[in-house]
Amino acid sequence: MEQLAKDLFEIGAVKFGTFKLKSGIASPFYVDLRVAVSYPRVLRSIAALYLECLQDFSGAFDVICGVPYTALPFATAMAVQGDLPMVMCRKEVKDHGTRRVVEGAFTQGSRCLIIEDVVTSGSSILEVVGALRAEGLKVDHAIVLLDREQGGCEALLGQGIGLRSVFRISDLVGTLRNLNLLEPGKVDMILDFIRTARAASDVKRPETNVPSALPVAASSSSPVRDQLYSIAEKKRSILCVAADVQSTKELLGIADAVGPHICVLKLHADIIQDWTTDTSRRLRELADKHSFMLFEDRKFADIGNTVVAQFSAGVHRISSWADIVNAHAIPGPGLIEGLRHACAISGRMIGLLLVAQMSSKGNLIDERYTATCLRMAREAFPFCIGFIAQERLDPTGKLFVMAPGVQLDSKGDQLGQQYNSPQYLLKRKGVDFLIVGRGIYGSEEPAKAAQMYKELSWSVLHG
Ligand SMILES: O=c1ccn([C@@H]2O[C@H](COP(=O)(O)O)[C@@H](O)[C@H]2O)c(=O)[nH]1
Repeated sequence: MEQLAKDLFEIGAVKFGTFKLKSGIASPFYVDLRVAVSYPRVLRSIAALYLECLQDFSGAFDVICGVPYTALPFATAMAVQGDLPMVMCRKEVKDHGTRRVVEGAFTQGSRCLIIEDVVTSGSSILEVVGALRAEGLKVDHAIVLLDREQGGCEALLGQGIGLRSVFRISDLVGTLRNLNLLEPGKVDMILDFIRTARAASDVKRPETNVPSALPVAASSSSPVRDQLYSIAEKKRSILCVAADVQSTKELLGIADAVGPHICVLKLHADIIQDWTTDTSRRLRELADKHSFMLFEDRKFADIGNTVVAQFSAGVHRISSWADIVNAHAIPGPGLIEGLRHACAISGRMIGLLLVAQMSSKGNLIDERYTATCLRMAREAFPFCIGFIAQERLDPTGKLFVMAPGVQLDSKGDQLGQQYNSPQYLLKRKGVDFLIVGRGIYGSEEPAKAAQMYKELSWSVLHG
């Protein structure tokens, strides 16, 4: 990606200065990827990066379609490089001949993945989606080379189209700054422009009836649950560290230090003061390096339509990097449906935990509420894979429990947190995974503390 960022800059596909846009607004950057067709090496790299993104959609589409005109050669290069069937959507329909809108081989119900070069408002993609759907093709996903981050992603999401981008403009600008191709002063100005433009974009989503992107298959297994158990088994760790720190540097530092000892890293992205897309990118790199999963402890608790946006949009774009998220059951099944929908169109496998019990003193959850959570979670399996709770809830163990409120050296804090020991929670309460926060990141040597909690909890369970 770094090389392509450099190439795009060098061939003038991305320019920085002052440019008057169609809307009359002065933009500090200008993107015109048409020039890439004159550089075969760049064209090949573009196709390769699209194809990399495409791996997440394997089996989820039958044909690809480039949005005319700039993305047409990109889609063609992908089709050739990746051996993929393609269709073409006409911009203008001829008044003679076959008058076909969609050219190429497809059948009613063929699943089509859209390829676009740049997205701003998402309107060009939606035009093509409309034409394809009218011809009987199913369209749920699009991949774009560059997202200008001006509301297009959210607008598409509102129409049931999940957008995956190779670059966001802020990533591209960050990469060029790291390569010393952009001065820091200019970078700040560009990022400011992006933020303002994003805030000004009129993002509207349908109030109800978000169309289902993928069929909700009744399944007896969950890939996210399977992955978690496979990591736990391999690393002999049922430990989740709660990294409740407030800067990217501390977060990445803790993740790297405790990484070898954990199966999950839990975070609250909204307490990280300097969160950017770079934070999630680097966090994912560490998750891959040490083989652990990322759990965003967002505790969604609103109506479905709102949680779709909280999950997929905003600064944190949780659905683009988290493996596990959690939610309160209080708003009802619409919340779970919204998250499941947003997860499906993100093209990523994400598991949901319901907060069925809490560790804090005086919390309002009672047995009836917890029992309702169990029923809702069963109905939502395999998207819902378990609970945040203090004891085993599903006797079959299919829906597992991650228990917070774990520390050896303390019984609680001044604000109502209550701690139990790993022995008590694992042996007496039958929980499956332990969440330890201050007991690890607040210790002098987090890596050593993590290793100790990991070994202790594993030996409690396995003798
Ligand atoms: O009932 C709950 C639900 C979530 N938490 C979260 O777990 C960690 C615990 O941190 P400690 O430092 O070990 O107290 C924290 O992120 C909470 O938000 C919880 O404690 N109880």
